Amino acid sequence: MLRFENLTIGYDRHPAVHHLNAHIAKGDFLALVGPNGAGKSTLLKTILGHVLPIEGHVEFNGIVKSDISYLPQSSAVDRRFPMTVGQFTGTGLWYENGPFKRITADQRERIQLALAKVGLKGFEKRTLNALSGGQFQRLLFARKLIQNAQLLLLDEPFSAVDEATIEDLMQVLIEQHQAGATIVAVVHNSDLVRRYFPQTMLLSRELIAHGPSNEVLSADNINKANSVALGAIHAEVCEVKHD
Ligand SMILES: Nc1ncnc2c1ncn2[C@@H]1O[C@H](COP(=O)(O)OP(=O)(O)OP(=O)(O)O)[C@@H](O)[C@H]1O
Repeated sequence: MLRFENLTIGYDRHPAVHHLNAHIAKGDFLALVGPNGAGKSTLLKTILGHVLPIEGHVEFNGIVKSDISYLPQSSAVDRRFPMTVGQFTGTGLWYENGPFKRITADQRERIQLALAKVGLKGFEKRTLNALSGGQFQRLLFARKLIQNAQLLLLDEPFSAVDEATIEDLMQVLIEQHQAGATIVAVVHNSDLVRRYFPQTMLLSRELIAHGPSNEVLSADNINKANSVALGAIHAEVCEVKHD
């Protein structure tokens, strides 16, 4: 589905991730793991085209950008926007409706269904600022659900939410996966990764390991990831070959 070919990514030529060669296959249920600053969010943003490679490229096989749905870190979403839960969920349909088309009865039903799936049935008329943190995260999931994307990219979807919310939202992801979606999620909790994610990609400014979660999350690999991160607080400007 996606192949990273000698991919170096970062900002102002300061690389966040060096020379990554790896692939994400259709049907993967993959945790993206690594210490703070490892380049996980940057990799998701590169897949989306928001950050351009310094070197190398991302190859797309059988999907286009509009097949991808992205859930940013929830701190990146402004909750003061004067909207109801129902309206906000409906904004997930922008790619079907464009800016002007009205929501159809069928789409309204999809919105209700998505809200019910994440445990927000009956919340349609509430405003965004009247939701708790966990309820808002459920809402962000509902907005993604109605998009029926082939590839779901989620950046720390479980930070700052309680156990019950994590369990509910994991079930939502599992259902999406069973329906054919490929899932890639940045997750910090390694117990959660071991419990739910069959595959892990461990990054620490370079690929440390990629494969079955239990093998990737070995003590050796985690120590290596942490020591690379510690040694890399002041990254050098990347040497890029020019023809
Ligand atoms: N907009 C930006 N401009 C410049 N540097 C950035 C920018 N965003 C991130 N970085 C830097 O790129 C590196 C990788 O950051 P990134 O956010 O991808 O890491 P991460 O693995 O997602 O970390 P965390 O777990 O803390 O969210 C860090 O050194 C960070 O400071």
